[in-house]
Amino acid sequence: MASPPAMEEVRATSAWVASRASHVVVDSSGIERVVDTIGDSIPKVEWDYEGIHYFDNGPLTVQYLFVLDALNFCFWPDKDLSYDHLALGLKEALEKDKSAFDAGRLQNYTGPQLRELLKWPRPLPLEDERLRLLHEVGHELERSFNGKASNLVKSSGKSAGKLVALVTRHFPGFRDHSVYKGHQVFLYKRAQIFAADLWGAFKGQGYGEFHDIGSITIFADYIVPAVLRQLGVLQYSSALMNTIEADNEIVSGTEEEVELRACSVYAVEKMRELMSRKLGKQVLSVELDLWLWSCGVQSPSLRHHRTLSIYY
Ligand SMILES: Nc1nc2c(c(CN[C@H]3C=C[C@H](O)[C@@H]3O)cn2[C@@H]2O[C@H](COP(=O)(O)O)[C@@H](O)[C@H]2O)c(=O)[nH]1
Repeated sequence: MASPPAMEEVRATSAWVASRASHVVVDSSGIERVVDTIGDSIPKVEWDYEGIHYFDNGPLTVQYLFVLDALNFCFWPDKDLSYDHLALGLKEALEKDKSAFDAGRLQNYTGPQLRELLKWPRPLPLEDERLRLLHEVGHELERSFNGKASNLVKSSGKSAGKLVALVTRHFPGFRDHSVYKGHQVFLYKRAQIFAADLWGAFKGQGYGEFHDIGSITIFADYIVPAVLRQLGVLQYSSALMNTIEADNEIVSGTEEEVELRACSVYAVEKMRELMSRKLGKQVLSVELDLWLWSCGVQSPSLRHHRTLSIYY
């Protein structure tokens, strides 16, 4: 089945970058090795394997996941902060006050209030941007979806691709794209992870039912590229490797940064095709992502690239 346009954009533009990349190489023999080694047995990683997310099987869970994914980026500048703090902090805040994520409230949070909500003792990385995005979510939910992220999901007609398109059209903060060698490249990490989180949380039912969940790609963050490199699927130029090893920042929108992310998406799509051809097995990119990401976060010594970005 053809991918819906938003997802087709991600696949096509990632492939375009991979075919012209000079800092990152996708090693097809590395992909073959991984597929031969893991064969049929990709570890099935349970969504929320750490029990850190809010879940009540209803619309408030959708509101929670949308707020979570609006803020799901750039934890590394504070070495003690991680995604888990965000997920758990928002969960506890919502348990304490069920109206904490009402659209009107989202538009008015201040820095100190957000820190208090997350029980974080100092300014968050890119805190101003986090606030701006929170306000944007509240404002646009109120303007177009009667204040409810669940209405946004209902409007997508059980299509993950349509949901990604809707989210990126309505909420500029989710428009994860860059210009590479003069061409626009779309990766839509946080919009796609929102669809995947719904699918995982609701176990493919209700708000998590999508007939095209297979159209979603992986979520190009700073963990998955590092895992793919460790597996021998990606190779970096020595200059890029040195930058990463030295923990030097890679500026958002540079060729290096776009290649790291786009080549990761492309490599996993190739891995998926090979699994289908060699093993006759249809694996979802979401499943591959969860496996790769969980490998990465369980390996604290893994060095990843550092980019200040609101997208991941
Ligand atoms: N590709 C991919 N990237 C993901 C996630 C998730 C969270 N997914 C959870 C949701 C349900 C499941 O239970 C998953 O566990 C966060 N990230 C990204 O990682 C980085 C944070 O790293 P650190 O600083 O070490 O916490 C940051 O860029 C963040 O945006 C994922 O699933 N895939």
